[in-house]
Amino acid sequence: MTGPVLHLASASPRRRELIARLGVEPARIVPADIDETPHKTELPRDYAQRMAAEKAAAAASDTACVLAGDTVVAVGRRILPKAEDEATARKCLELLSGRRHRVLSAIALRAPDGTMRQRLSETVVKFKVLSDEEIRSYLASGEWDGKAGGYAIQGAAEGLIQWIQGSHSGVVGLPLFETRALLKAAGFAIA
Ligand SMILES: Cc1cn([C@H]2C[C@H](O)[C@@H](COP(=O)(O)OP(=O)(O)OP(=O)(O)O)O2)c(=O)[nH]c1=O
Repeated sequence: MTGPVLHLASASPRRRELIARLGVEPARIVPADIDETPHKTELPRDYAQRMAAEKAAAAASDTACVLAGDTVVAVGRRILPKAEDEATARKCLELLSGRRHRVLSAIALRAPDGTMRQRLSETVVKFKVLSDEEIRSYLASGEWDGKAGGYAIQGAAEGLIQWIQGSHSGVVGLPLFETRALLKAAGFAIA
């Protein structure tokens, strides 16, 4: 008997590396191109869950389960952007300096019959107070590019983070505890 087939609806190399740690190999990588504009007054957790579900739906398959994720950095009800330029990354870092924020990491698994299973991971991250020099040198690294909130915990930013409470893999983009549970519930063979 053959088990279910997995497609990963993501262009993120981090999500590919993280899923590999569960010993599950996606048969296909199918990046989903969706409109990522938050709705007016949409809460960060609702936005993350909607994005993950829309990515999974956009990559729907009649024969495979489709896994998608979405990672959002939030300060209170405010959703921080994915930093695509240095000015945006700087604004994010200035805002995150010395305070705690939340990282919402949503995953969605769409079965071939259209059933959608979802999970949400929430992590609190505390940055040290960042000096101008620390911000300058972090921006020069370019590591922030394409990252929600303008930082990457898996890189040099971890040296600026005092503590986290929650899921490290969730902050990087795919919460492995929740992902394993979803895949197991969908019949994937995971030890
Ligand atoms: C906070 C944080 C985010 N990120 C990344 C994870 C996500 O890739 C990205 C947030 O954008 P996402 O929209 O979640 O994902 P993506 O556009 O990179 O990939 P895809 O939609 O195709 O799956 O920020 C880190 O790598 N490290 C971090 O510390």
